Amino acid sequence: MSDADQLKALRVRIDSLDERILDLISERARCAQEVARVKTAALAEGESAVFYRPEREAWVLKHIMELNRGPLDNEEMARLFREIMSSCLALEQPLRVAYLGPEGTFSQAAALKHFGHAVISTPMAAIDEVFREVVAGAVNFGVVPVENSTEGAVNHTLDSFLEHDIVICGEVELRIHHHLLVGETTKTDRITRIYSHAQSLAQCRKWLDAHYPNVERVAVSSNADAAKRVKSEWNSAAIAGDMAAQLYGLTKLAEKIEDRPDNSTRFLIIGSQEVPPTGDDKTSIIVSMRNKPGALHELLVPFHANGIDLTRIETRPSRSGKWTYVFFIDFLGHHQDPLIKDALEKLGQEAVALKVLGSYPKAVL
Ligand SMILES: O=C(O)C(=O)C[C@]1(C(=O)O)C=C[C@@H](O)C=C1
Repeated sequence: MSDADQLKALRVRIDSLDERILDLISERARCAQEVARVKTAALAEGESAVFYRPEREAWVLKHIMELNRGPLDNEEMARLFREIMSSCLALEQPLRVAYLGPEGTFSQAAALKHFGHAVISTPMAAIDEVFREVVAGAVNFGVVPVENSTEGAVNHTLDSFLEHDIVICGEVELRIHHHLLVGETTKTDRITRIYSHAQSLAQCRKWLDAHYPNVERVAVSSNADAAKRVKSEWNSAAIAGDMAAQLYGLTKLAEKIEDRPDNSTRFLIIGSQEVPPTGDDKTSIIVSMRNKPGALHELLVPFHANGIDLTRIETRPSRSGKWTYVFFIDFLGHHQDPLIKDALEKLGQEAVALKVLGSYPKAVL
């Protein structure tokens, strides 16, 4: 058979496979519509249906990854199923998700990675506004950055948890690649100013010291804002990611300029709905202890005694008194697990205040 004939035959096979995939996706979407009908029918008076089920979504994605035999790798396959589920859920209920804007930020990329592209995503001007939109019920969920592997905690987010009654229902981790971006009119040999968010400038500090030691670094409210500015300035550049580069039509003068190649940011999904256990969960709590010697030790004892794996501990000044602190703690497991329940009860007896912010499935993708 000639190459042209082989190609033709393969394309006929692909066409027929696509038709089967189309039928199967449509059948799956009809199933999701049925699920919505069942969920709505089972409601008691005054109850509202819970369409988005993060614990079920985590299970579906893991199941697909376990079954996958290639040639597409697990992440790629899960990404495709992520989008199919996102579209199926949109048939049940179009989700509204607020993120730290403007458009093109890493927070938006995190929101789309977690929920897929079938959600209605709305940019907010500040982290606190994302919290307020969720609390007010104007959106179903919010996506906020909480820690970066190079720069540490995002304090605005931690402080917002002290002010709002909110539930953490998920996490998503995003590999952060920064690029040096310029506009069409930029004179690349005459750059006098580089805009970016303070965290991103910090994440590229060594690269900037080596390549642009004498150029002014200007911190702005977001990377997307930085990208927007350079469009109209011939002597400036921005540090931002792929989404912002695409959105504002900028060119990459240098790619992946972050000092650490494993630079990633963890985001939290905030909402109002408690998530049932999946068997592979994380829990986040806030605790404040009495200001006395050994307080930190007392805090850690119940976790150690019950063999609970702490994944993060951060300290922030409390809002209630000078030199008093609250601890943000993440650990593996769900707050309904008996050993965790027991540890939290013991901790509650020692603490001034203890609040479970939420238990949620560990990030799958
Ligand atoms: O299983 C459910 O509860 C569904 O609503 C179906 C489905 C899916 O498409 O698989 C859709 C949305 C939920 O977030 C989880 C799963």
